[in-house]
Amino acid sequence: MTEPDTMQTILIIDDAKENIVVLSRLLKSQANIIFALSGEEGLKIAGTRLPDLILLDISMPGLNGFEVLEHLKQSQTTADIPIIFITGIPDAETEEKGLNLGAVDYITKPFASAVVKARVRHQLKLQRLTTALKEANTRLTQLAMSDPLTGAYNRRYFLDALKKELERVQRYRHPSILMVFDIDCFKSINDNHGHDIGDKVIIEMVKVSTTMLRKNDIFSRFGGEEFTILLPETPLAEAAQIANRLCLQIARTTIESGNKALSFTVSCGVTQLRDDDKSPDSIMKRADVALYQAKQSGRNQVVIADATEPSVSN
Ligand SMILES: Nc1nc2c(ncn2[C@@H]2O[C@H](COP(=O)(O)OP(=O)(O)OP(=O)(O)O)[C@@H](O)[C@H]2O)c(=O)[nH]1
Repeated sequence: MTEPDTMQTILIIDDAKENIVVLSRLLKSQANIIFALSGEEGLKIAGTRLPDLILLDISMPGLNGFEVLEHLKQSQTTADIPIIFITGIPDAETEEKGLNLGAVDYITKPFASAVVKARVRHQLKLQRLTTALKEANTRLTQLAMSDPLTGAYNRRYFLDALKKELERVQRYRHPSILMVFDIDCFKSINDNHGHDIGDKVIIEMVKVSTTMLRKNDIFSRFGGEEFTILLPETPLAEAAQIANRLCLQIARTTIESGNKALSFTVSCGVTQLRDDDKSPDSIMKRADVALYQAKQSGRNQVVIADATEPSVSN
């Protein structure tokens, strides 16, 4: 969140130094002032410094103010920076053109200092609110897709990713994998060590797993002590190795409970996404059946869906 007392930055683009000097003096108590003496230089500075507001002259050699504005609006990084034209051109047609191109205001010279200050203050305030709203929106999006305890993706995000990957598999016919992990006898960890230690086990499980995965793999906390991993473009044999390595690594992990080291294990069901899978549901069901078999066969192991035997026992 932007601190309310953080100074914002205004970029003045004007080929006349004296205009820059006058505006800088006028506005220096409201914001940090940076400037450019041509449209070309202004575009470069706007792209790197991302000012909160641009005061833009219209008549300049090289790129004129309208052209500068159009370039700024075309670039994703600068498109949302508010622009006020400050110009000696007083006619309504030019003002209308500037506003239609996307300027937020149009001030003609000679101007009354107090009016410029008020209009700039107004735009800076709006910009601060817009930035705060964007940040809140980003945060909300993150919250909507992640699990609050671990920060891992949540069930909703994962099912969406699985659905998209299934579409890709059916289109491009590459092998992709779903793994479902479940912490073994987690209820007794909670019962014997307390809920806080149970939470620590979950957090550690996520940490160990995510450090072992590749950038494109998607890890989620699917439910309480159940986790899912999507491995795009991965052959089944390789996925079996990854699942076994993960089980082994988790079994070697300990967390502190009182002054004792507590270890824990996971069971895992693995399945490949198929051409004839109608929805993520059928893939999840297959992986769940494999996971159930892993639990039934003694836990701390990986079962590949449709294979008759557990792949490797740790
Ligand atoms: N500490 C903690 N416990 C949770 C959380 N979410 C779910 N649980 C607990 O996880 C336990 C899951 O227990 P069960 O479904 O019986 O499974 P289990 O004991 O792991 O047994 P198996 O899966 O058969 O090995 C329940 O006691 C839940 O209360 C959580 O966020 N934190």
